[in-house]
Amino acid sequence: MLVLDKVYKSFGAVSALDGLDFRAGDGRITGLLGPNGAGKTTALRILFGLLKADRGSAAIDGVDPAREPLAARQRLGIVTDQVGLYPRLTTREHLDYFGRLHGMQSAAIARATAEIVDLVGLADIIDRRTAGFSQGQRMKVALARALLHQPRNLLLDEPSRGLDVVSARALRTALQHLRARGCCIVLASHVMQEVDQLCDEAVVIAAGRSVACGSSAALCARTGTRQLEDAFIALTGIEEGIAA
Ligand SMILES: Nc1ncnc2c1ncn2[C@@H]1O[C@H](COP(=O)(O)OP(=O)(O)OP(=O)(O)O)[C@@H](O)[C@H]1O
Repeated sequence: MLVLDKVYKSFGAVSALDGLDFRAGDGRITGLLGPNGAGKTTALRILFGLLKADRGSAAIDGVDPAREPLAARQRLGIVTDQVGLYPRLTTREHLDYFGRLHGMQSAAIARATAEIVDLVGLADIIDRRTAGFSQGQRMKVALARALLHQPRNLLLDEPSRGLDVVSARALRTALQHLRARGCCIVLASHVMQEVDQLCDEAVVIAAGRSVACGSSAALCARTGTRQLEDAFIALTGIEEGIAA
C-alpha cells in the first residue's frame, strides 16, 4: 500500500505539491491523472525517496522513504520515462547487475529472470545488447528491472509512452497479472483510454492537490459526463484535455 499524506513540495517559488493526499491499495491499479505540471512525477519521486517532502509524509507498506530509504526501496519498483540503459550490456546482464544491487543471489536472479522473460515478453531481446533498442524494448527492460526483486509496490510514470499497440497490450497484460498477485500499482498517465481500461480507480490531481478520486464510472457520475476525458476536464477546470 502506498500513501501520501498532505504532502507539500516547492522548487524555489514553484509549488509542485500543495497538500497532496492519496492512498493506493494492494491488488489494485491506481491511475494518477493530471495536466502537465500537476505534480504527478514529483509525487512518484517522493514515494521513491528521490525527493524529500517539505511537509507531510509518504509511506510504502508503512515505511517512510525519507527515514528508511533502503527499506522503502526494497518494497518498490519504479519505471520512469527516462530509461537509462548500459548499451554494452545485454538485457540479461542488466537484470543480473540490478539483482546484485538489490542483494540477490545468482540462483534467485536466474529464477526471477526466467519468470520475468515470460511476464514482460522479453524472449527475443534477453540476450541482445541494449544498444539500439527501440523505445518499446527499452521500456520492457525498465519494467523487467523494476520487477526483478519482486516488489509489492510498483510506480510507473507514463509507461506506455512510445509503445506500439502490441507492446502497450503486453504491458497491460503484465500489469493485470501483477495486480492479480496482489501488487499495488500506481500509474501516472495522460492516456485516458489506458486509465479507463486498466485502473481500478483514478486520482485526479490539479495544481498539486487531489481534486477527486474514484473509479472511472464514479468520476463520470460525479461530473455528469459519459467519458473519463470529459470528467477529467470538468474536474480539473481546464479547457483542453491531453489524452492520446
Ligand atoms: N527539479 C525541479 N526544479 C524546478 N521545478 C520543478 C522540478 N521538478 C518539478 N518542477 C515543477 O513542479 C511542477 C510539477 O512538476 P511534475 O513534473 O511533478 O508534473 P507532472 O504532473 O508530472 O507533469 P507532466 O504531466 O508534464 O509530466 C511543475 O511546475 C514543474 O515545473
